[in-house]
Amino acid sequence: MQKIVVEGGVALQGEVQVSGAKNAVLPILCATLLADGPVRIENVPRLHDVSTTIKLLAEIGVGIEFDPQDDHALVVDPTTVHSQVAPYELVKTMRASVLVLGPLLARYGHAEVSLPGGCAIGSRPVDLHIKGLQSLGAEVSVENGFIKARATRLKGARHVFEMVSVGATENVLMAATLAEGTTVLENAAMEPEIVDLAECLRAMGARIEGEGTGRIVVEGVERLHGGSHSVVPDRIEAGTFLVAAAMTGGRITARRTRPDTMKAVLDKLFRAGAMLDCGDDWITIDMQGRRPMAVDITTAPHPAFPTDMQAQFMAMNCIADGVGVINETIFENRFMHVNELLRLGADIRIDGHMAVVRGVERLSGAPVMATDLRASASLILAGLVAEGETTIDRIYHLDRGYENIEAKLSGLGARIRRIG
Ligand SMILES: CC(=O)N[C@H]1[C@@H](OP(=O)(O)OP(=O)(O)OC[C@H]2O[C@@H](n3ccc(=O)[nH]c3=O)[C@H](O)[C@@H]2O)O[C@H](CO)[C@@H](O)[C@@H]1O
Ligand SMILES: C=C(OP(=O)(O)O)C(=O)O
Repeated sequence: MQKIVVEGGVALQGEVQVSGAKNAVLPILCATLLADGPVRIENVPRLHDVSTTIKLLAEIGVGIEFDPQDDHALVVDPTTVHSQVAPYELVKTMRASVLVLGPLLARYGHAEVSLPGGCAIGSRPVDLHIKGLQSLGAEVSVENGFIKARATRLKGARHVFEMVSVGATENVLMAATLAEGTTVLENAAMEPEIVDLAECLRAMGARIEGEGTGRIVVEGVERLHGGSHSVVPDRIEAGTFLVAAAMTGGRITARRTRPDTMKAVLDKLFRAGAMLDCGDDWITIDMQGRRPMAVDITTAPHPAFPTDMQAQFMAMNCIADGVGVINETIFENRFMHVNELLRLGADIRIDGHMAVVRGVERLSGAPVMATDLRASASLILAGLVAEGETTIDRIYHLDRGYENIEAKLSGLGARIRRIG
């Protein structure tokens, strides 16, 4: 099995290109199922989760391949779909697979999608997805581990989400584009990835307003056509590189990024003592000669601090000056990185969904094990400042969501390599 080996102690310098967002491209690929012509998706990150989605779509009959002229562009032909069933083998490895439910139901009148189950970071229920589709008139049952949904044609309706859910907003938004009449989604998620999905759907002919606010209005149309869309830059990948620079006392510029989607993260980096300079699509962070100050973090839906950056900020607090309190409000079990950070010499105490991190002067390298995607990123970050060598096992988690992270960090001067 492959591992990543990091030798700590280099202050990162230089420029890094940010890839398209994993959490935008996955729903967008599912959305192509709604179209009755070819869709071109650009700025596609080369990730394991993208390969899994391609496999899932191909299995149900979608023609999908990378453009031979552009290895970050996918050409998708959804007109050859012959199955509306998403099997357990693919859904279990990637919870985003549940996002084919709304599009298949809206386009074909029925769909069967395996229940995703939980994962290392916590239980991942889908009741809010189901209730939203039921509001649009779908009959939904859960049998033999599958969500089975049916509707001759979905009907627009007002639906209030009981709590903010990114996935449920995406599933119901996609379904509503082909429903008869107007759908109003209240208490909708406001994440930049939802805005990106809405932009892609609009390029396919959907009529949507209000994305990026808590109230999204969709006028259903008879059909969606082909189109093209470029995926929004990954704010979590960009944030991970910025934290790497902050922790190592470096100075880097992240290019092809969108600072306007990262306000909560940039604000915390500023409070940690970073000097930041931003243009429309770049961010420079300068932390040369300084140690970060500890910051308190509470994760919550956008525009608050993203849960997907929690582990990385925990790593930063491990070596920061002072005590930082981290409050994880989205997932009940998203502290799996703590025990591994402790192995590197961190001082962290967990109390329910809170973690109290006392900054230490130095971490020391050790073998550690990645348990989930962002946990893996936090261990690389800790390895970048630890004395000696840190070897990170189970990095397949990392490959789900970071395109070639070791090459990008090497480009910034880090001593990092993949072995095995
Ligand atoms: C609001 C939020 O920060 N969502 C994060 C969540 O999105 P993801 O779409 O996976 O999860 P949701 O946004 O749906 O989950 C938010 C909360 O709602 C609960 N829930 C969700 C669906 C449902 O049907 N029933 C239910 O109770 C979840 O258990 C969770 O506590 O994980 C992704 C991967 O880490 C992140 O990119 C998203 O930012
Ligand atoms: C946990 C994540 O993804 P997923 O919802 O696909 O598990 C993530 O992006 O941090």
